[in-house]
Amino acid sequence: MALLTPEDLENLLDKLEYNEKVIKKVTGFEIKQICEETYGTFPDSEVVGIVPVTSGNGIIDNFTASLAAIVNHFGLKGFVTEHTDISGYNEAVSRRADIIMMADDHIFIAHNLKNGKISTNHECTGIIYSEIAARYLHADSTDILVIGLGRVGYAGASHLAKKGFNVYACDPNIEFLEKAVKELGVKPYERNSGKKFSMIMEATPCKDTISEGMVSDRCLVSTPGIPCGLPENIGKKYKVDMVMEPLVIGVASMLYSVF
Ligand SMILES: NC(=O)C1=CN([C@@H]2O[C@H](COP(=O)(O)OP(=O)(O)OC[C@H]3O[C@@H](n4cnc5c(N)ncnc54)[C@H](O)[C@@H]3O)[C@@H](O)[C@H]2O)C=CC1
Ligand SMILES: NCCC[C@@H](N)C(=O)NCCCC[C@H](N)C(=O)O
Repeated sequence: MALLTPEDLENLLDKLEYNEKVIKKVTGFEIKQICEETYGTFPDSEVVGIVPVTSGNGIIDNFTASLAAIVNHFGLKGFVTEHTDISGYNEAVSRRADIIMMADDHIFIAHNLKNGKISTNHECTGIIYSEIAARYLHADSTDILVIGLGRVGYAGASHLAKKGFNVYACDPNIEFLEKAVKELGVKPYERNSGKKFSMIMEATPCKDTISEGMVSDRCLVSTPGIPCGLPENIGKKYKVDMVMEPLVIGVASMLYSVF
């Protein structure tokens, strides 16, 4: 799995401020509103304990500090435990955390100890980025393209299918594509079909996955994918709006999913 790097985490809140402006412009909503409406929840002064985890590739510089900054940005009290791993978990509970956040190399969770709700970053990222795409003010139909049907993309495609969107998808992993067709009613997208989209959700770890033949004249690319799937020249040639940010929007979605 592609892990975040300390470089990804640089200028996080500046990137968020830029993306919040784009989201407001292309959907008419603030990110908090979208989260509240998506999950039917709102914050209630929860305390969030953030536990560094040393397993696998170990601590990522600034990862837990970034989470604390994100939690505080959304009006909650967050703290990073002094201890790591199990000792850190014990410390968070002892310091009366309502929500625990922690990540190893495979799973990044938020667990609300008060109501028992638990969420993963993959699923919540897929849900929020597909929800942003689905709210595009200049959409020319309910057709939406999902590029990548892995942990994030499949969750996004599932969310869109439940909302009644006409979901097309592509992924070189035939098993993932067949699963999405069978379980979600997704339509396989053929790159040479000539079909264009005004809403695209890209969730791959590859660059330049979006080709010229995919984008309508006005198009919103909503992508958590790292690196960016939209080639610069295509973004400039067409009126493409893009929401792309490495961590904060997905973490906001996690928090709202467990309130
Ligand atoms: N911005 C954020 O908050 C977050 C970003 N991510 C990033 O999102 C991306 C996806 O994450 P996961 O779903 O966990 O990865 P994954 O590895 O589970 O799934 C990626 C999928 O993309 C497919 N793929 C690769 N090249 C493709 C192409 N050219 N066209 C269509 N599909 C293609 C793969 O076959 C795979 O099914 C990664 O870059 C990850 O770092 C993940 C979580 C949060
Ligand atoms: N964009 C959000 C998804 C993050 C995920 N791709 C990742 O890098 N996970 C590894 C996090 C490891 C954290 C580390 N164990 C620590 O606690 O510092």
